[in-house]
Amino acid sequence: MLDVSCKKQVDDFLLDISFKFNNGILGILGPSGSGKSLTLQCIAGLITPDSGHISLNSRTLFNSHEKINIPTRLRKIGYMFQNYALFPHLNVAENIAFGIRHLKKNQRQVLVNNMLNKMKLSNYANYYPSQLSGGQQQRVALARTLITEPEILLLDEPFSALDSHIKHLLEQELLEIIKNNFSGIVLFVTHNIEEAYRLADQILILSDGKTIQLADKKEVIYHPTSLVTARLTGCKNILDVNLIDSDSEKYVISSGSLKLEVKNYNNFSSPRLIAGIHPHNLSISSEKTTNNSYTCEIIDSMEGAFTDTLIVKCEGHIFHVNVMKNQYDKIMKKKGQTYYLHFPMDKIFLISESNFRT
Ligand SMILES: Nc1ncnc2c1ncn2[C@@H]1O[C@H](COP(=O)(O)OP(=O)(O)OP(=O)(O)O)[C@@H](O)[C@H]1O
Repeated sequence: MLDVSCKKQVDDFLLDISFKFNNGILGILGPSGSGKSLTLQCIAGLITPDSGHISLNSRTLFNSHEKINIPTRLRKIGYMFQNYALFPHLNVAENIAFGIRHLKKNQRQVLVNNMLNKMKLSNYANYYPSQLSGGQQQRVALARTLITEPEILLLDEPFSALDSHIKHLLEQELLEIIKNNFSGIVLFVTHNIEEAYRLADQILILSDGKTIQLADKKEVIYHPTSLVTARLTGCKNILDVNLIDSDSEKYVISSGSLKLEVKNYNNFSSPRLIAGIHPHNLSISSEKTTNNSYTCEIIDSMEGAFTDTLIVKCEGHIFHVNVMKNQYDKIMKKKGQTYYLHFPMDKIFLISESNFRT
């Protein structure tokens, strides 16, 4: 278990984070400058928080009250930097051996050979980093980290140095390597919700130095607790609404003439809320199907590689709706026909007034 609660002022920026994570892969998602790298640096001991505590598997790494600050090299932490930070003058085997240079030569050799094997790098032992592809460099960096037997892996934007066309393949490769060779906690920083969703078990949202939400990845996307999370997870359809009725099963919300029923997941009492729904959860057809179906006008469209987006106007509001290619073609052929926009009540999420700004 990783338990972090600390503050660090860096010039004008205040990092003020607090979260606990049990096990598995945690994706740290946040806008540029939100404190993602600083968070990893505090955990690794590369910077010292002003106050608070950090513990890993019941070992205190930092505690300002008790004046404990374990040095980085004793924290049992594996840190993989954004650009891998391999030593250019050392070959692959020497790079991997770096973290275990205190061991005897024959012991080192056994461990390095074993790691070269696991990472499918045996044929590259004598190569220098400049002679390797981005994916191979990543494996060397990971091998150099794993050989020290860390209890936690900290990966700072592991894919940012790679070409986009191989990113996807390498994500799966990295995931497999980690799952087969490492049983501790993994924290990885990303800007990209798709990447976080593919790799992580849970997602931590950071904004302006603060922890906003930590939950299962589906929960973060479909039940964001703040506007920041809704936007970071790619939700385009966000409305200010009034809560006009509620019971234990559902809410009724309105925005102008648009009145929608929403499944009651939380227990809101505030009359002003934000409602959101992801574009892929909206649908369009020529029939009214539920109380949450309203006529709409197609005002624009955007073609994508696999799905298309319709921009529709409904009761004075603009919504983005994702549709499959074949439906898009049918709808565009009969654009003038009356269409209904459907809002599934269990897919609409609500955010309370106190979290509008965060
Ligand atoms: N050594 C430093 N000295 C001064 N300010 C710093 C330092 N390191 C980080 N900062 C500031 O702290 C804030 C958070 O930085 P951090 O690198 O953690 O953000 P990030 O979320 O990782 O951003 P990005 O996604 O762009 O890498 C930024 O405003 C940054 O300018």
